[in-house]
Amino acid sequence: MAFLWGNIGAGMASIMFVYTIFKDHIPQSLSTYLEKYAKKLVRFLSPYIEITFHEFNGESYYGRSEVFTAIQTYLSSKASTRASRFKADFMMKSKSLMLSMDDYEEVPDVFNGVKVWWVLEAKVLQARNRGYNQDSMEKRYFKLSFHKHYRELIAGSYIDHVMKEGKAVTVKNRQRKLYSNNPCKDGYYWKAWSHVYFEHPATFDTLAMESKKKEEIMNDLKKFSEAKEYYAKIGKPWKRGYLLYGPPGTGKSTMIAAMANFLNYDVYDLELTTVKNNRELRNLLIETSSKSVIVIEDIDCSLDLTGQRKKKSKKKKDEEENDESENESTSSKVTLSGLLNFIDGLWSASGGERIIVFTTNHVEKLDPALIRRGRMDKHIEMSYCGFESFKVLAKNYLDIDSHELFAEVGSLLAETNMTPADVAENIMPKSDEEDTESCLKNLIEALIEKARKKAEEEARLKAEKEEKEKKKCAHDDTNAAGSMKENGCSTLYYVS
Ligand SMILES: Nc1ncnc2c1ncn2[C@@H]1O[C@H](COP(=O)(O)OP(=O)(O)OP(=O)(O)O)[C@@H](O)[C@H]1O
Repeated sequence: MAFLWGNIGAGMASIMFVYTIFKDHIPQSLSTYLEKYAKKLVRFLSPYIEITFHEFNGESYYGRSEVFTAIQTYLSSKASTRASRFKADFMMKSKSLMLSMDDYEEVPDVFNGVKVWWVLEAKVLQARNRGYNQDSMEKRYFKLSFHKHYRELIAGSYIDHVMKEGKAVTVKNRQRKLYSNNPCKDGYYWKAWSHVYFEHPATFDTLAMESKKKEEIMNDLKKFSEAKEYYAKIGKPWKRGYLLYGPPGTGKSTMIAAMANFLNYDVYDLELTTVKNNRELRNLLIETSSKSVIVIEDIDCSLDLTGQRKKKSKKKKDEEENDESENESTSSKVTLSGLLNFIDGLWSASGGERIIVFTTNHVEKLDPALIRRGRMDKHIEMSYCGFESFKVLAKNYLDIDSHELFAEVGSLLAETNMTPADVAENIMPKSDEEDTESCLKNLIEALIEKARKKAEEEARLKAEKEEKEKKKCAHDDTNAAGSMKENGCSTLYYVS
C-alpha cells in the first residue's frame, strides 16, 4: 500500500514539476481549472484524512470556538518539544515563557501508537463592515491529518483526549483578565473587548464585612459554581445576578474583586454609556467567556434605564424595536427592555457560567423590573463600617487583632456613619514614625470630628425645621384672619 502510494506520489510530483514549467504558457482560466482538479485528485488518492477546526463558527466573528481554544492550548503544551518554530508569550501568573505553535508550523502527535499531524492555517477574506473599522479578515483553523485506517480512533477518542487535556491546561495556566469594552485590534481582528491582567488583591479575608454575611455570600457563590447539572435540570441558563448597593466607599468594587478571586473568574467591566445600541450590547455579551463576572457599575447613572418602562411611549417602543432591526447606523441607545432581555435569555445558548453584578449608590432609584429576584438573585447591602468590619481593616492595615483603644473605636463607630474607605484611610500609617497607637488615635480623632459635625448638622436641621413650622403657623394665622374678615368677622376666635 505504502509502495503504491509512493509511486502515485512520485508520479504526481513529476506532473506538478512539468506543470510548473509550462504554467506561464497556459491560459489563466485553464490553469485555475487544472489546479482545482489536481487537488481533488490528490485528495481522492490520498490515504490520509483531514479535519478542520475553525476559530469562529459560521459567519459569526463573535464567540470564539471553545474547541479551537482547547486545541490551541493542547498543542502549545506539545509545540515546545515537537515544533521548530514557536510564538512566545510571557505568562504573568507563572512568570515564565509560554511557547505556542506558529502559523503553518506542523506539530506531530502520537495517540495509542498512531501518528497525527496538526497545522494552523488561515484564509484571508475580503473586508466586510462589521461595526468596527475592519481592513481585512483572516479565518484561522487547525487542520488535523491522519491515516484513513484510524478514522474512528482519531475522530472519537483522540479528539476527546485533546479537548480534555486542553481544558485542563487552560485551568492550570489561567491568567485571569479584566476586560473593558474598548474595541482593540488583535492581528486581523477587531475585538470588542480589550483587556489587562486581573491582579486585584482583594479577597473575602480582607473584605471588611460581618463574617456571617461574608460566609453567606461565599456559600452562595460556591453553590452556584458547582451547580452546572442543577441548572441544566431545571432548564435555566447557568447565571446568577447580584445587586450591590450602598454609599460610595463601602466596598462594592472591592467585593466584586473578592468574588472574582474566590471563583477564579475573569471580570468584564461593561461601561454601558459607551454602548451604542441593543445590538452592540448583545454582541459584547455574546463575546464574554464562560467563568466570568460581568459588571455594570453605577447602573442608575449608566443610562436612562430607571423608570423608563413605566413612562415608555409608543414612539419609544418603536425606536427600541428598530434598534433590534438590521439598521446598524441607528443612534438609539441601550434600553431597559434590551438589557432585561439579555440578562434573562442571552446565555441560555452559550451554557457557560456567568455572574452579573450591578452596583448602585441609590437602590431606590432603580426600576423594580431590573432588580427583581430571578434577575438579580441576591441583593447585598454594603453598609457603613461596624466594629467587626473595623477589626478586619485593623488586621489588614496594622496587623493587629486587639488593642486597648478598640473599645473606644467600637463605641464611636456605633454612633457615627463612617465608610470602610474612610476608616482605612485614617488608620493607614502615613510615615515610618507612625505606630499602631497613633494610627488608631487618628481614627478616633476623625470619628469624634465626624460625630461633632453630625451633631452640628442635626442641630442646624432641627432649627431649620422649627423655623419653618413657626413661619407656617404665622402664615396659617394670617390666612385664617383673612378668611374671617372675608366672612364678615372682625374678631379672631382661637379654638383650643
Ligand atoms: N468593605 C471594604 N473592605 C475592605 N476595604 C474596603 C471596603 N470598602 C472600602 N474599602 C477600601 O476603600 C477603597 C474604595 O472602596 P470601593 O471602591 O470598593 O468602594 P465602592 O463602594 O465601590 O465606592 P464607589 O461607589 O465610589 O465606587 C478600596 O480600595 C478599599 O481599599
